[in-house]
Amino acid sequence: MGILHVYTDDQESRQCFLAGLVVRSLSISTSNWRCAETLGDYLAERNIMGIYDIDTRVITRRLRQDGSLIGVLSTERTKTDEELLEMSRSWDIVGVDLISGVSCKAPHDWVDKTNTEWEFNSSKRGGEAFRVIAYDFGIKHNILKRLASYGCKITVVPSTWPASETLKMKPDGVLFSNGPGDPSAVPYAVETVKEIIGKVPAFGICMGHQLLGLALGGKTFKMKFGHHGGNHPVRNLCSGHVEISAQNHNYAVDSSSLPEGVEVTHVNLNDGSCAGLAYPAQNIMSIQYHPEASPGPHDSDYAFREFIQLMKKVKVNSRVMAALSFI
Ligand SMILES: NC(=O)CC[C@H](N)C(=O)O
Repeated sequence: MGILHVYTDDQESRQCFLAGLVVRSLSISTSNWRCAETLGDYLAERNIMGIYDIDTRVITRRLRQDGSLIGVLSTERTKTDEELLEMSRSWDIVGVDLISGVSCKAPHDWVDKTNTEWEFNSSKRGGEAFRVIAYDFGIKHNILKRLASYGCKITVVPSTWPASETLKMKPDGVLFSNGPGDPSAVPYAVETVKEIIGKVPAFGICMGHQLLGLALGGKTFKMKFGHHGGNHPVRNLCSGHVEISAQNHNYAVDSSSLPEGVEVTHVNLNDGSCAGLAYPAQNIMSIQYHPEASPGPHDSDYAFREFIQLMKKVKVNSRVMAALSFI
């Protein structure tokens, strides 16, 4: 295989969970100073299949017309079309728990911040450090780095970590992470979210946002071909600002299914779908896309600041309540 830039600093999970990679063209030269190895070597070391010289515009047009389809990559040239079709039918994304295969297996602390060289938000973040439990449904490292840069002390826990254990750890806030697949296929995770919300401030990102939507009594649905890319416009209905965001999801929360009191805070401007929620009565906030980007625009980084402010507000209020109870 030819050469394409791979930056190991940019890895977003402890291992590459890719099933296969399809690209239009593979660069024959390496020109970026951060390149550590070729794409071909990176995939080969991990036993991941890759294919290039594919007319990806044709695939895009087909998906635009028919919606998401399951594809098959095979090195066995003898397979008939019927056999390939059979292989594609044997796998489905709907109703399958994909998070248990990618979540970590044991709790661990996270300390890495965004590398100072890449830190774009230099405003002072002194003061109190908040303790955050981060549920790993397939968490991207940059979510953890952004939280650490905002001064959080973080423990990452597996997707099956009991809510009771999380509450015993007395966090200031809980983060429900991004993660692959159908949110309605992981009822155990929805139950965990239900047991936590209302007791501790919560922030959901992508899969975490969808699980919060379900836990609050809403419904999710599979979109025709989802949102994938680094340039999706979203309107923040609270500030009126439009942000350009990185998105990668196939499911969405149905805004009309949400109970009273749950607010849609962000809307995807391409199709009007729900891009963010808040339930102020329980100190919950969530967004359907990636405020951590990596790669992508940084417009939505303020969401981490808002989570810190939410934890701060709840902590100050509980101190005031505790002080008042002595009077
Ligand atoms: N990035 C994500 O967390 C993906 C969310 C969800 N599992 C979906 O595909 O819709």
